[in-house]
Amino acid sequence: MSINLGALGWDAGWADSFAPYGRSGCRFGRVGRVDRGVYTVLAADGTVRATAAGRLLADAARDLLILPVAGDWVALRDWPDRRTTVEAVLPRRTAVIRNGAGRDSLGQVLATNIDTAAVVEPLDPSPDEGRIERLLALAHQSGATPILVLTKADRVPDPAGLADLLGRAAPGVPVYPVCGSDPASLLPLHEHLAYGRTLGLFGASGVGKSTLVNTLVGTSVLATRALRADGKGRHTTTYRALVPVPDGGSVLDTPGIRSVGLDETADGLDRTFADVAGLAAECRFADCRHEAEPGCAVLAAVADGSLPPRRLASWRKLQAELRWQADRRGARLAAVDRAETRRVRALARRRVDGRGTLPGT
Ligand SMILES: Nc1nc2c(ncn2[C@@H]2O[C@H](COP(=O)(O)OP(=O)(O)OP(=O)(O)O)[C@@H](O)[C@H]2O)c(=O)[nH]1
Ligand SMILES: [Zn+2]
Repeated sequence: MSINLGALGWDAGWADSFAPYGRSGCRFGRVGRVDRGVYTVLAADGTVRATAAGRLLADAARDLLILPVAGDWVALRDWPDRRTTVEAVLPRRTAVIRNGAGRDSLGQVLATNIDTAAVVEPLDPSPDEGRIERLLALAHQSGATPILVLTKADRVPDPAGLADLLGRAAPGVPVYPVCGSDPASLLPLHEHLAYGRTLGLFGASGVGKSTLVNTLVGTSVLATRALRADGKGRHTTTYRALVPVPDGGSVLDTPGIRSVGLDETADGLDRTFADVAGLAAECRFADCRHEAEPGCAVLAAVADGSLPPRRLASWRKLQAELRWQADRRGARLAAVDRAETRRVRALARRRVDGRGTLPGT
């Protein structure tokens, strides 16, 4: 079955970056899902299962973030023994990257090449503003356009009022209160699903992402399961899936996010807290910590009620987290570097036959 890759976003720009691989006999496709190192790739003549080429794996030893994820455009090579390998990942236009929380401080790429990053949070049970802020920071950092989708609007008496209130945690971000199972309520989302465009969904487990995908696509492509009796969502989605939407672009579902690390090198936090950042620019001292300094515009706004104290508190908390993460990452990278350098050198010595050599290298 042939697949319309234009609908999935293939354009002249991608064709340009693919050209050298095309000359060396590769074809192209977009990664739809990843299962333990097996990539399901949507290509012009149908889906194909592929594994990473040796060269790509060797490079990944240095930086795991370069391995293919759902949303990536890749160069594929078909071998005489009917295997297909992913030779290269075309340079990403956008990427949603979660920093490792907990033990591993290495990041994880959740999705790439999406045009719109939808943060999904339910209106019932009561939405978690802190979680919305964290996810929005990732969305802002990704390079895609962030939006906020509030599901389960059918379960609360005044969804529009609640959406307005939550919009305060999302300055400048369009907010869509929806009922995931009702196609009419999802019509406003279709502007993000035009031909060639990709809408990515990010949210905790059970917030209703799969239900959104099923309704947007019109058939049941992803398993949704009944909620547990305690009201918590079950962790049902174990893979990322890129799904074409009839007469439009595509939607990319991601697994339920349990914890969200932030990328300390990007400015997503500043954009998520545009209200706080804007005020901070007006503080008397450029290095104001907004704690007790005279002429602090942030504290003044809290005092006169124009900035909710909760906003300042979450901003402080995330700032502190970023500083801690940056320290820990510095120490960890130094250690990883030494080990990986040894490993990659050993690999390179064994791979002098040049199999998997890329065009132009
Ligand atoms: N009333 C109502 N229920 C919804 C809505 N959206 C989802 N649900 C229900 O919420 C539960 C979880 O929905 P899913 O779509 O499976 O959630 P998910 O975000 O995909 O969860 P994971 O697969 O764990 O990542 C299911 O029982 C859905 O039927 C909605 O808008 N209104
Ligand atoms: Zn200040």
